Amino acid sequence: MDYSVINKRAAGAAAVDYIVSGMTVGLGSGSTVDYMLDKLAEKVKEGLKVQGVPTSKKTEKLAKHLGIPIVDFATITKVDLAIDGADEVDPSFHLIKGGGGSLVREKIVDANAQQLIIIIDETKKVPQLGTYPLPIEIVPFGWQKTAEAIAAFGVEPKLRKLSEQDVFVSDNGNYILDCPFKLIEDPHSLHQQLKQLVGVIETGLFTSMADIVIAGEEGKVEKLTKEK
Ligand SMILES: O=C[C@H](O)[C@H](O)[C@H](O)COP(=O)(O)O
Repeated sequence: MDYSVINKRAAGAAAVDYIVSGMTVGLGSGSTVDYMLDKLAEKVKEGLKVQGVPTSKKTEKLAKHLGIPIVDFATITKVDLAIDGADEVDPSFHLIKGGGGSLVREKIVDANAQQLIIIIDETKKVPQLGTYPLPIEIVPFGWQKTAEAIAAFGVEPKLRKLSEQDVFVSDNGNYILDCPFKLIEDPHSLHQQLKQLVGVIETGLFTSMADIVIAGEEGKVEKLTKEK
């Protein structure tokens, strides 16, 4: 088994230790979260009482399959804790997310959680965001014009596709542009500027949201807490 799998699994399992009975838990998306769900399902079978708020159709399907109780986000008053993955994490805990295309629902659930734990393997830790192409969810209508507006930021947006013919469509029925900025000096300001553009729904920049980062490294975990 390769180390990234071992590290993702270790980080996922460590995050489950933060869940106590009675919690409503935001369930992020991606492969690292899938390992967390495996561990959470074990705990549920042992008697842990939780309800999960999934951030993607894929996570919802897997959680149900594993026997983790799911609740409709519209019916709850608070999310105690959200556990989610990331594509890049900088030293200030700013994130790039959306590699799997689930950024909008993730941001809605994560932003409404009282605490956000990010689980990663150590390769996701970077000194500065931007090596990973920033996913931006956009309205399909006139997507070329939205891509042109984003290109004015000095980046070449690429429409995410499943194949030569098939465009990737998010759970919300939208398109995603992957934008290789290379180096993002000020993630919060870039996010604000991109959000001003007509056609942009949400960016994969999650700034000042994560409280704890759990990074799997050589099968062990490093737990980092944000300095307040
Ligand atoms: O849209 C996908 C999410 O933002 C994921 O949390 C992110 O891409 C990390 O995924 P993984 O754990 O598979 O690397």
